[in-house]
Amino acid sequence: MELALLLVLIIGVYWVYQGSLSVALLAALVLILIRFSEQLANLILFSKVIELMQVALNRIHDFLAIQPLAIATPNQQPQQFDVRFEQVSFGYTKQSVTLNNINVQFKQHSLNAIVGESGSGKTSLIRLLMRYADPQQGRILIGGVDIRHIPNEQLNRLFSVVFQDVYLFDDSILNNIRLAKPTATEQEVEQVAKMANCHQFITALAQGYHTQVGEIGSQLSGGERQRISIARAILKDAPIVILDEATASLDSENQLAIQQAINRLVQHKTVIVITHRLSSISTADQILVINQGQIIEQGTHSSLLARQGAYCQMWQNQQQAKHWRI
Ligand SMILES: Nc1ncnc2c1ncn2[C@@H]1O[C@H](COP(=O)(O)OP(=O)(O)OP(=O)(O)O)[C@@H](O)[C@H]1O
Repeated sequence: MELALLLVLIIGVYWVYQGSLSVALLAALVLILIRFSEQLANLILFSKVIELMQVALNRIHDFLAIQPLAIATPNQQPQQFDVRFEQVSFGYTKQSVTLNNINVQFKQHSLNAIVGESGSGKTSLIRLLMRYADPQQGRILIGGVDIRHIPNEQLNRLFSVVFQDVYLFDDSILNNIRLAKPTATEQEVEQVAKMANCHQFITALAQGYHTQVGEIGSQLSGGERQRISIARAILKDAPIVILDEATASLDSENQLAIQQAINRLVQHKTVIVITHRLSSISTADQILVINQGQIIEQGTHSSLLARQGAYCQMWQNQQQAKHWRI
């Protein structure tokens, strides 16, 4: 727009100089241009906004077009909470193989860990268990019931999940914890917050439990958000607990507080932990080592060390890394 104004001025002055345009007409032209330039610029800008909105809308359309996974009949509800993968193979596309012939059992009330290189398929395994997608082959059972027979709402109730990146809604701390059980009283929320080691920092805030956490919990630190998500998980009291790199990016003080909170969360639950820090899972009942979508080793910490295979190598690497100094 500014360039157009400059051009009109240059050409206009030239024409005035030549005598083919009057000064008054040039002044009127420039005035009109200035008067409408802002509106025109806004219009151009707005068309860009519409383009962006179109991209977002297309994504929403794509999302809404996804068909919900069918619930097989008869509907069933598990009474036990052990988990079994039977010959499960899965790829995100027809060509890719993300998980290949997975056979494993996670016993009820046991602590299980999944380790392996980045991209080996650990998170995908968990996603299948929570039925974000169905495997192309094989089946997954909870308490002997194929998860395809469990209605979504009931299936969701079976899991408490703590991720490394915690999502909090732009609402009060109280409501963020209460999401797990909308009928919970303030006393119940306070009780689980104490168990998750977050009561102290919450009550230190001016508004206490009614503090608004801001968009995506931006008013709180990573460790504080994590503990709130653990409080939420404790309140949910689901029989299967999934921890996906829950303590990975925290300082040692926060790690201790979170470890204590996690210890309270996992009591009497079937627990599945995904981690890169092997020292945190040395007491696990079962450790799976996954490589390129396959279970390559399986056992307890001591049995895997004795095997002198991939797990032993990973363990030795991490022990050496402990002594690194910069
Ligand atoms: N939504 C997706 N669509 C397509 N491919 C995906 C998707 N999510 C993961 N993948 C691919 O599947 C493979 C396994 O990914 P997954 O996240 O399960 O690995 P991971 O072992 O959990 O890795 P990390 O330790 O880095 O979290 C990777 O090659 C990844 O690129």
